[in-house]
Amino acid sequence: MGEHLVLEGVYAGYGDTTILEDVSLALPKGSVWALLGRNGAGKSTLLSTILGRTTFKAGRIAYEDTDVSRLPIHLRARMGMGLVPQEREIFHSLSVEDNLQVCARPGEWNIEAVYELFPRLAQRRENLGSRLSGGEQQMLAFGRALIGNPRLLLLDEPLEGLAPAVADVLLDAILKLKSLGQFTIVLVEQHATVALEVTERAIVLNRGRISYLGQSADLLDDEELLTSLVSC
Ligand SMILES: Nc1ncnc2c1ncn2[C@@H]1O[C@H](COP(=O)(O)OP(=O)(O)OP(=O)(O)O)[C@@H](O)[C@H]1O
Repeated sequence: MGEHLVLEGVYAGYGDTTILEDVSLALPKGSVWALLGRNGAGKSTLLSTILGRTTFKAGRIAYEDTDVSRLPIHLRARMGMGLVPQEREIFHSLSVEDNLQVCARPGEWNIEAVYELFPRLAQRRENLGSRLSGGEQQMLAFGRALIGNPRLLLLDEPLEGLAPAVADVLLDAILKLKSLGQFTIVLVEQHATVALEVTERAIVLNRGRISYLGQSADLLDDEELLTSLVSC
């Protein structure tokens, strides 16, 4: 299995501020990762850095064997990087269907495939983004990422603030996508045990540096270690 995404000694942040320090990772194709850490540890910054949304300072990011360290955001998206953003970033004045259409890129993930994964969105296809519940907005954010036909899927706290029943719908979707094996997935999640249960491997960040890199199951089995890494 080849490496899909490789970070070597990456330093990145915002303007003059450096947040990520010496981050090195190798994500094989089709691997599914939990990205954990306390508030402010740098999880969103790491996703943003992979996507080209931060100030890149040093190191190297290789995606599908191409050095993308200094490539603009839109070109990385075109190369198959997709994000489900924490802020959802849907268009409130567009319908569900139009929200999806504007993100579509050729590939097997078309409108019908998204509706099959989230039947709720099919029922709401004519509704404006502003008229959706929080859970429906999250499904739409997910659908917008998928319809771009990414090969790398970055999920930034997709379960945040959702009622348990809705969070389960999203979790089921993540498990379905995992079982397809066609995506490399990185899941940022505040609830460490949930994230570890649905992933194979885990990265923990502490103040912008990697403090754990290994199997999700190993971390799940070691409560003391997990607590020391992610509890406040
Ligand atoms: N746009 C920004 N400009 C400047 N600093 C930022 C920006 N976004 C985040 N930061 C800072 O970067 C650090 C890491 O934040 P980040 O959002 O990556 O952490 P996180 O692990 O995702 O936290 P959370 O779980 O709270 O979302 C924090 O100190 C934060 O204040």
